Amino acid sequence: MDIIFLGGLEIDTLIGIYEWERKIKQKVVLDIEMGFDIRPAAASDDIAHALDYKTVSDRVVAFVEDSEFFLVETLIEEIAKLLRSEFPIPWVRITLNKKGAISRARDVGIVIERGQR
Ligand SMILES: Nc1nc2c(c(=O)[nH]1)N=C([C@H](O)[C@@H](O)CO)CN2
Repeated sequence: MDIIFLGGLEIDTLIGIYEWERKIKQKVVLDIEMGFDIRPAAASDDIAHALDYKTVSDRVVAFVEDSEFFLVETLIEEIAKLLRSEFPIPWVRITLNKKGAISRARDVGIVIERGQR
């Protein structure tokens, strides 16, 4: 299976369990890998046969910007559900980095895989 990826997608959103976090927006950084057969697009040179990564990116950004989850677990699971229900991808791996959430750590977050590769 081929992979189409979006790396370092930065989005500001309301996320967190603490009272102060419910009053501000914080940055999350997403790395998204999506299984997709690129050969029909390569053979036709036609975007109609491709997984349009601009469309995917716009959809994820709009969803995350509007979301107000408490846990990163919920946010990442809902992104996976959205991607798998709205785009023809059999498998997705998502890394969600809530940079700065732990003051002594550079990175903190979750990696999930959903679907069959
Ligand atoms: N497993 C998780 N642990 C924690 C989360 C979370 O979403 N999942 N969130 C917080 C706080 O919101 C934190 O990000 C603030 O520093 C703590 N632990």
